[in-house]
Amino acid sequence: MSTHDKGYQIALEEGKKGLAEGGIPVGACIVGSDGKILGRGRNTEIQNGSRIVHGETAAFDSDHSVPQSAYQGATLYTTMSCCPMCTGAAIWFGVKRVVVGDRVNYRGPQETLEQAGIEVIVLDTEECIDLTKQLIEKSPEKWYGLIGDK
Ligand SMILES: Nc1ccnc(=O)[nH]1
Repeated sequence: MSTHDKGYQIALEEGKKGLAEGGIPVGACIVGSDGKILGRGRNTEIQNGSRIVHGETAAFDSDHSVPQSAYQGATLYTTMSCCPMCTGAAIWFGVKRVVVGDRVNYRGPQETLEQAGIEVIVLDTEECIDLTKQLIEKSPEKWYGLIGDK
């Protein structure tokens, strides 16, 4: 699992789109156990006035032609450590692994994933960490209103 993975690249792309849209810059991508891309998405809390569309939940909900069973054993790539809600989604859909781009700006309940038997790989890459740093510099109120104070 590395920054060369297609899933990582797509998650990062989604995160960058989110930043360009003025949103919380978190992107995600789900890759099936056979390597197929099963979903992708980004946080649109600000763009759509949503409270629950995080990068990860957007990715799970992005392609309704994917049978729910396909998520079993999949890998979830996310540019940011999973929050409690998305930790629940990862457990619910049965992914086997979560690859995290940034655990520096936010750290969710990683142990809950691990206790559920999900492997967590933390990459802490400069580019994912920087996405959130850019948001905090430009619009601190967005970050502290939604995630930064959690
Ligand atoms: N891991 C995440 C934290 C906060 N918001 C998101 O969309 N994703």
